[in-house]
Amino acid sequence: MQSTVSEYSEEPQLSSIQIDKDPEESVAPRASSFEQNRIGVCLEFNDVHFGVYQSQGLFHRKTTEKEILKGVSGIVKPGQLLAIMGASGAGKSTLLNVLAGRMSSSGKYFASGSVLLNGEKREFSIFKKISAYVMQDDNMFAELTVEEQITLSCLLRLPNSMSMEKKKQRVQEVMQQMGLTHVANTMIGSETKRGVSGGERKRVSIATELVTNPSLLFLDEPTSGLDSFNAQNVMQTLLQLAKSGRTVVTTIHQPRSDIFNMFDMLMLLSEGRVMYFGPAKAAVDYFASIGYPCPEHYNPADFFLDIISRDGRSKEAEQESQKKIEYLAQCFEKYQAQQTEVFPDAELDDEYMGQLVKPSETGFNEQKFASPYLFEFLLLAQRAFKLETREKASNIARIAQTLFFGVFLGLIWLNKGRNISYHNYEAICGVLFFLLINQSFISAFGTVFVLPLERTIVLRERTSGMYRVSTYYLSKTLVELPRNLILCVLYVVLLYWMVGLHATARDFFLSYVIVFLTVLTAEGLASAVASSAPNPQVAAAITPAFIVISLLFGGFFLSSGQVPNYFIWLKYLSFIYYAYGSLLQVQFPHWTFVDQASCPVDGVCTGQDVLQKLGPGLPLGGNIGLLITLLVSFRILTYAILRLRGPKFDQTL
Ligand SMILES: Nc1ncnc2c1ncn2[C@@H]1O[C@H](COP(=O)(O)OP(=O)(O)OP(=O)(O)O)[C@@H](O)[C@H]1O
Repeated sequence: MQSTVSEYSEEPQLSSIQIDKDPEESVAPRASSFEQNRIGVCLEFNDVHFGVYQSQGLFHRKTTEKEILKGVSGIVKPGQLLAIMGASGAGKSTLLNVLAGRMSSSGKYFASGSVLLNGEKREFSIFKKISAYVMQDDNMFAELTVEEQITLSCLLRLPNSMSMEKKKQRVQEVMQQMGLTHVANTMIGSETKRGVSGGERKRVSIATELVTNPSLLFLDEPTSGLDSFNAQNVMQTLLQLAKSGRTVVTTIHQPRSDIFNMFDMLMLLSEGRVMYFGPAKAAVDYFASIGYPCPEHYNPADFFLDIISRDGRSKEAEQESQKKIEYLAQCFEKYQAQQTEVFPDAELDDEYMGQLVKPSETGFNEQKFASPYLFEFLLLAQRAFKLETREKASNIARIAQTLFFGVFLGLIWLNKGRNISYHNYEAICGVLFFLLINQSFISAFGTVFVLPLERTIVLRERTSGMYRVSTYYLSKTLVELPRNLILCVLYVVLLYWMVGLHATARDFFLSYVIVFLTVLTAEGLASAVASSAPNPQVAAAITPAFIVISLLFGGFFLSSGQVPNYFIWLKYLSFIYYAYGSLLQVQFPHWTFVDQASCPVDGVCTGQDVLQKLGPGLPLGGNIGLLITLLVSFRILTYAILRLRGPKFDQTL
């Protein structure tokens, strides 16, 4: 649509606007008794300003303020679906995050205005229980089935007082509500793993949040990445959820016309300013009244986006569109001042208003987590076990790698231990060193690539208040033990037997324990690094540095005397140093060299001589003790980082 600058200077003409209610839309599906036990929530936000502090300059010394939302107001009632629309960068997701109390996801911010629930400032302990947020990305484990995913959410989040039978009923009810019963036993899948369709995956995401029967549902771009059929399907579901008395707020980019027709309320944003807020059906008339009639047979959503978007194709076009946006914002301010007259309350959907209770009067159980510790731990351990056993490709790769390196290294040092002499004892030192580092590397890298991806899912689940970080990390750590235990057995047995290391039960067992502890410590180090890194790429880039430093100061490449004084502390922080020291002390003291008789007088002729030559180290118990200390420290550090980097709700508004 072409407009001239003179049009913008005209006074807005507000014509009287009629709201046609579609009788079909007010028919709500029948709700179960659990569903009926829900409070109606009216979400009101007034004059919301929100911005972020940005660091600039080479050393980020200069800080500037960027205002993203500039005085946004609106209201959405139970039974209504509010769609927030606008061009890319208009501030839709930011507004959604502000309304959902997740402002700190934008970093350092400033905010003003108010967000009210049923007329009062929200109490976050209650707000978290009555609201749910469905993220744009479907962060779920690809290897779980639809039913398993929803069941876990149900079991973890529904109150402990509810019977198991009722919880299982709720699973079936939610699956039915979301049209997922026919794919209950299908894997969720991901972009790389075949599973349910994109639309079904989005519905699983919604179902996961829906189990607690939230009154208020926030969704960020629920149709993004879906074909038009699936997008329509998902929106239809949201409409039904709203019609059963929920308050639904969703951002949406460019809906087709039949989706647009489902919206009750519409907010159009441009550069953080409101271009329109009110009943979606009244928007076309509103824009016609200020000089922007929507052409016949045109999708109103496309039309609105055309007129409210900044056109950056040329300087002139940008100035022109800027003026237009300014004009539209002014028109809306005037319109909003008269809104109570234009949209008398009686015209709005009041069907559920009778249920409205102030959140503070709901008597909600304010307990942070629904399930007791042990129950939560067992459920998470069960899930971790399923995930581990279903990761077939990575399990096969780990076993194959272990067997390959066991045989490969065994062939390199074949029978060296059976013929140990003063000529070749150094080869045994090499074997012992490789015994430690090969499995450690494999485990550490497995963790580095998996943990950051898993952390995104865990963060979403923790934001929904599903479980404590300690139950998650403890269950994961314990479930991973048997796999490491078995892989280490394979590897140590193969190498031990092929090389011919010191063949007593005590020495074999101790060597095995040391390798196992080293693998766990390497994994602990990798998980501490991976949990603090922003993504798998950064984690993969920095973890080798930590491992390589541990190797360098591990005692094989640099003997104690060769480590410069200023780097001594690195030696004491190297877990390999303690592990390698332990292995030397297990293997060498009782070894008799084959050619001891011909050994030069001042030569290294016995196992004890080897230990003496390598320098004074800690006793075996000390080495193992410090290795365990590092192992526990890395695990505690990971737990602390996961906890610190957990979900945050902002109580500002
Ligand atoms: N933490 C931040 N630091 C700097 N700028 C930010 C930050 N968060 C958001 N912005 C900016 O604020 C504006 C609005 O962002 P927002 O993500 O809300 O837009 P959107 O309408 O949801 O866009 P899209 O549809 O592309 O997701 C954008 O220009 C974005 O770059």
